[in-house]
Amino acid sequence: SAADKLTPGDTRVKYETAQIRGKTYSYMLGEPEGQPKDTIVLVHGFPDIGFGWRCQIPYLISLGLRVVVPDMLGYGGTDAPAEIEPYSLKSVSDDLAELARKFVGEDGQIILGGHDWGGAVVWRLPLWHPKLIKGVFSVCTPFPPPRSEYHDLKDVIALGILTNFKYQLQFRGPETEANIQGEEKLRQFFTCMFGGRTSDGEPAFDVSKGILFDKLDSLKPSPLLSKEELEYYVKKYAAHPAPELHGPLNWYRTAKLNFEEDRPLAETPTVLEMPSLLVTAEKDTALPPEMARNMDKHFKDLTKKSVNASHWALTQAGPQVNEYIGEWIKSSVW
Ligand SMILES: O=C(NCCCc1ccccc1)N[C@H]1CC[C@H](OCc2c(F)cccc2F)CC1
Repeated sequence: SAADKLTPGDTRVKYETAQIRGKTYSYMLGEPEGQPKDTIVLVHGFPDIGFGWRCQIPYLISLGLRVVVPDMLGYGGTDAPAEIEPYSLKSVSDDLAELARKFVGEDGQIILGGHDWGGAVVWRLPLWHPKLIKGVFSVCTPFPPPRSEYHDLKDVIALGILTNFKYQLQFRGPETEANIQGEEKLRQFFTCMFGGRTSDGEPAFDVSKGILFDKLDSLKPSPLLSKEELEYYVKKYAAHPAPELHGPLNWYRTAKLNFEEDRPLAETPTVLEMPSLLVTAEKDTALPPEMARNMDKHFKDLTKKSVNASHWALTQAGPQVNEYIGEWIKSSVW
């Protein structure tokens, strides 16, 4: 049933690794009964791991899909190179294309889904590998059109634009990975990012400020994570040497690289031909639904839905997200 979710170390999926373009990727593999109808690849964001799709995986297997859910570069059981280049959207897209082809072959296709930074990846991957993608969906993240001019985020925010991205100025800098090291700080960090509040109801993360480090040690547990789930996230991140967040935060240091790699795409109007789905989260303060207002002109077949949830819509509105994905697969992809 849709209310069913994977538990840490769940035996309903296999835990595999693969060498992909010189990096070790770790991924969960869920196989349906009988011959898979299709293969779906799910791409998580920050600060997450493949386990972030725990509410979707059993449901998608029940649709007859083979489900492949990697820990993305820098996360969990996957390598975390120190340099920034391997984290560009194109490089990560090329990694995922190679991983996908292990299951569907050189001429096969996958359904591709992403959340958060994973949503940024899934909107770029089909532009680099159009034949591979049978259908693509994103939860929370709108399509960011390739730009022909580069504007540093600091300058954009100074103009009062995209102030909901101000936390990214902190994330791309040195202080976050310097302040969040070791299991106890990681535990406070996840509690903070997953909506934990202090005893007087104050959050320790605000998109227009970033993390308020001095509030981290007075947070009450987040209602979005059970103790077991929190410990699973902590253990997965603590498996990397300190600073454990260096790899994950490198995703925020790729803006110039992504712009350079986007250049050829920006020369002509970008239109995705394959069936596409966007599910926005009405209470997502980093990625509010109105950010998707100009998306339609980049799509031939776009379905837009929204859920009444925060950024963590995959778990907070799991059954509703599953219903939208399932409906879209049955009506637009199949
Ligand atoms: O930072 C993110 N998530 C962490 C914060 C999660 C959170 C939110 C609210 C409350 C609690 C926690 N997500 C990124 C995902 C990529 C987005 O970039 C969009 C984009 C492209 F995709 C491509 C080119 C330019 C471009 F701007 C920017 C937000």
